[in-house]
Amino acid sequence: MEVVIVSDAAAVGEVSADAISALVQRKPDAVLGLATGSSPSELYRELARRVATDELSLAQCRGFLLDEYVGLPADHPQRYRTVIETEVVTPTDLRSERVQGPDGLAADLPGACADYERSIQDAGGIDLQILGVGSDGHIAFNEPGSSLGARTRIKTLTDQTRRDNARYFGDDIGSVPHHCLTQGIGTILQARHLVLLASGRAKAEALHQVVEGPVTAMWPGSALQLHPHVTAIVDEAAASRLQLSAYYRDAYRNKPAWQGL
Ligand SMILES: N[C@@H]1[C@@H](O)[C@H](O)[C@@H](COP(=O)(O)O)O[C@@H]1O
Repeated sequence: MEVVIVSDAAAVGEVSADAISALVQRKPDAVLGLATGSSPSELYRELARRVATDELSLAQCRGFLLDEYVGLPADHPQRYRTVIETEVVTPTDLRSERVQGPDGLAADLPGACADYERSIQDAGGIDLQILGVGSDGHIAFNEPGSSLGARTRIKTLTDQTRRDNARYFGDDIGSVPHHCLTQGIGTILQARHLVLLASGRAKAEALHQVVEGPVTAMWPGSALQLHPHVTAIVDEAAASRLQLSAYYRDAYRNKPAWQGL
């Protein structure tokens, strides 16, 4: 796994936007895996800036969400489909009809999960998957103890994740749904390039475990170590517990220009 340590969250946004810009230049109809949460906010802001200045166009791209809450009404501002609409579709030229997420309002939720897996395959798979990491090491909504081989399915959220996410629900944990649909780790590992974003000290322990700990379902993000092309783009605070940070810095500084992210 390549670890790129940058000064702050804004720099995380810039470097990850560079990875997307390079991909879209090579492949204008790239399939992007879109994450929600605070980790990709600066990235989405930077993508919007580049689209506004004609440095980038996402018009031919497709987007697939990582996960979705079960049961939030279609017009709920925290429904992940709505969040991506607000943070990515509206401020860029990515087209709404080219973005898909698992349907958390389906009458047949297991059927919706299977349909979603098929849609990703029909699109040719995900070229670049953006990921954040939860403070307990979850990726998407694959909570500790999740199967490392699972596909999109229904999961129960932990109290820790519901507490972490209550900030988006007026600090009322009672309003945070108990269930979600999430791409499984098996689904995520099929994307061609995984870009993990982390900023802030609250992510330092999770990042250390995910990048440098043993591969274990107790830190589900550690399964990324099994993927051949992962780039973790993290700020100084998130990197503060990494044991090999001197090596990561040196490797990035001396990286041949032709290598790209
Ligand atoms: N389902 C999302 C994840 O996709 C996200 O990566 C993670 C971290 O969130 P944040 O980036 O806000 O810290 O938790 C949420 O629960």
